[in-house]
Amino acid sequence: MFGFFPQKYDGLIVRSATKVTADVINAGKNLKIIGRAGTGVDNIDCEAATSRGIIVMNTPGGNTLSAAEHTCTLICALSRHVARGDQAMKAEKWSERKVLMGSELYGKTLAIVGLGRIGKEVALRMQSFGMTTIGFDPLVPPEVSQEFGVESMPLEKIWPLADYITVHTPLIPQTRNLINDKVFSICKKGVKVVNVARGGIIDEEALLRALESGQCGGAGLDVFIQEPPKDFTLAKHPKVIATPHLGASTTEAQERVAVEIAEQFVDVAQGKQLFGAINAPALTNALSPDARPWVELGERLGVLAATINSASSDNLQVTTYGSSLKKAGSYISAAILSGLLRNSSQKAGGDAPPLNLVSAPALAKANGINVKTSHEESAPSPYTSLVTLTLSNGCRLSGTTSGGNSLLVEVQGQQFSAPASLTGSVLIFSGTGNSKLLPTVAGALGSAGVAVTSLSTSAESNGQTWGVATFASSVTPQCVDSLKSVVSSAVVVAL
Ligand SMILES: NC(=O)C1=CN([C@@H]2O[C@H](COP(=O)(O)OP(=O)(O)OC[C@H]3O[C@@H](n4cnc5c(N)ncnc54)[C@H](O)[C@@H]3O)[C@@H](O)[C@H]2O)C=CC1
Ligand SMILES: O=C(O)C(=O)COP(=O)(O)O
Repeated sequence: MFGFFPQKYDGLIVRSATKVTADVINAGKNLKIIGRAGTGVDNIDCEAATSRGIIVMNTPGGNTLSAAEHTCTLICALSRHVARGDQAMKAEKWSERKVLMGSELYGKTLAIVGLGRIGKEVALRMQSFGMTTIGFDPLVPPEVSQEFGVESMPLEKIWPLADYITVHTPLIPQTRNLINDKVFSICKKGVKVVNVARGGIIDEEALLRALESGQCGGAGLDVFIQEPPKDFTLAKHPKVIATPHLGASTTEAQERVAVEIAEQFVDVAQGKQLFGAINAPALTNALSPDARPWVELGERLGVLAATINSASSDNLQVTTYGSSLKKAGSYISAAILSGLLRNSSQKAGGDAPPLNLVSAPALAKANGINVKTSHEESAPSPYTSLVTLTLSNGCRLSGTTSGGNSLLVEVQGQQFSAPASLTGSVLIFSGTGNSKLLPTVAGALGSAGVAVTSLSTSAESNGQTWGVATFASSVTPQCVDSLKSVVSSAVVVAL
């Protein structure tokens, strides 16, 4: 089915025309990263990518100037009937000159809905024509838009003032059909509209009605609900100047976005930085070599937590201690979640989506697990940095790292006298009688012929002690059997 998309590829880079559906994502068994050489990611099923642990990134900004210039081009072309004038000349109809009377932009009001990167650049350019620029953006405060000469006001105030309206928002539920019959009805008669953002922000049917009635004096459209449109009625309308999604189609923009997406991929591959990712907040600070041991520790604590207390849990509290972990909460909690969910994911079999720092938070959310993180600047003595996880099922573990190794510091509030190594196959057990437990377990494992590399026990609480053993080679079920008579619980965990 996807002959064009061999499974071996790790990365995929697209423009807007390629639809990266869930089927495409699932077919890319090796896929790790999807790059959008452009701004809008509405052609990529980001949810499907996230649940498969695939990073999605774009190059916001690389095509801003081209899209802004194209918008200004359409505004100018609308004001002077450039397209119809050209059509007349090609048809050798000089007489059209009489009906193609335009109007100046000077002194007119341009309303800009969406004052982000492109909206701002459009404002700056059209101000040089002497246009008054007003606008609205829920995330851009009035004092900020004032700095680039746009007076911010609520939409209902904007509509009756505008001679031209241009939209520069993403297509989201709040912006779908933002300009509709009702809006046209309260606009000035003959208002002109421009859409170089996304088809559907201006209701296409309402636009057609407004063009027919004369309520709308003209439209410049670069984008359509369906691309390419099946129905070209709007594009063919005499008052419409239509272009086939050309906003970013300049050599400069294409070179910029191509270079940017390639550099962003290389940075991720080399573990340098994560720029432009839109679905991987946990990865933001996780790429540095310093973060790696903490990611490993988080995963191992998660696996351990799921093993020693398999009861389901709907709340995870993660606390990081120590100034070096100030920004680590999001990736350590994602790592803990990926460890916690590993067993259930393995049980789901071969088709289970891969668990990593991208997919684990989304999967946890889908499973109803709420995560809270907190940070304290100083760690409990003698540690400089520490992580504690507490689950609503009563499980509590603390760990730290040393020389790149994961160490278990505490189980259920009981501290280990010497932190226990969490590497390879680990035997975790609990029993009674602190002083005797360690030699008894060591003796039983020795009699079973198991080569133990480390053995630690925790402080005693309510007569119970926890212990962790690591081994030179893999551990057999017989080794656990050999402990049955001396401990209350014992389980081997592969970390
Ligand atoms: N035609 C083309 O070839 C191109 C189209 N685009 C599209 O242009 C649009 C804008 O791109 P940028 O300026 O780079 O994005 P941006 O993210 O910098 O700006 C979008 C702005 O819209 C605002 N916004 C969100 N909801 C809003 C609402 N309900 N009302 C008013 N404002 C709202 C946001 O707060 C944000 O400031 C996007 O849809 C993008 O996909 C971008 C490049 C080329
Ligand atoms: O960047 C965007 O959002 C665009 O719409 C540009 O699309 P394109 O990369 O030219 O297919």
